[in-house]
Amino acid sequence: MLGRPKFVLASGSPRRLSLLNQAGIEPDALRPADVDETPKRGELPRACANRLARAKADAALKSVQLDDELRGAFILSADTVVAVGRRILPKANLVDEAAQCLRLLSGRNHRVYTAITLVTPREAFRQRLVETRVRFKRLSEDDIQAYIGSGEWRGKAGGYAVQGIAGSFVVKMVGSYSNVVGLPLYETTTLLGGEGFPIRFGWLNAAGI
Ligand SMILES: Cc1cn([C@H]2C[C@H](O)[C@@H](COP(=O)(O)OP(=O)(O)OP(=O)(O)O)O2)c(=O)[nH]c1=O
Repeated sequence: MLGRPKFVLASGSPRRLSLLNQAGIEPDALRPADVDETPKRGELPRACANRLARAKADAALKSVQLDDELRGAFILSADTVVAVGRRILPKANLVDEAAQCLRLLSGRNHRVYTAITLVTPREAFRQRLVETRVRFKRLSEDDIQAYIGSGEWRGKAGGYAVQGIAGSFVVKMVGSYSNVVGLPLYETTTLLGGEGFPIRFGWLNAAGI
């Protein structure tokens, strides 16, 4: 890809990388940011996602500025937050956290917000916040325990991963699916394209889909 500007994904999430690849973008480097993701007291879901995506981009920019190979790269970060009303659900790392999330989500609507931050080669910051509404079926205690056993909830916002078993919990989804998995592809490619990053789909379908 001669002449293409450099691209850095400020994320350690394999889902984000694979979504990006799905849109035809292969990052030149990964710069996961180690930021404290605890919501502030009383912080609303949108504000939290925006703040954390921005913090991840800030951290990645600092590392890119020190790297001769990557200076002037496009940098993309994202943060996904699952919320019921104003309440932000944790990124589940413990069984109890995940079970509590699933009990809360059972038979109800919730919202998934992903904020993306793009740093342009001129170091301008661009941000988008995308919202998807999701309704889960009623989950029995057996459903919840079986799901906990799968381990798929580990490290996921809201204690579930829609791209796996939990896909069958979804009664209704309004908005972007890729947004729920962690990177809204329409908004990401539109933002990048608008800032002059070449989005090309020509080489896709190498996987024979
Ligand atoms: C709701 C939901 C979240 N997730 C994931 C996406 C994110 O990886 C994670 C939310 O945590 P994030 O803090 O957004 O991302 P991360 O810490 O995994 O990665 P990084 O900060 O390095 O970019 O939850 C799914 O994979 N599927 C889902 O259905």
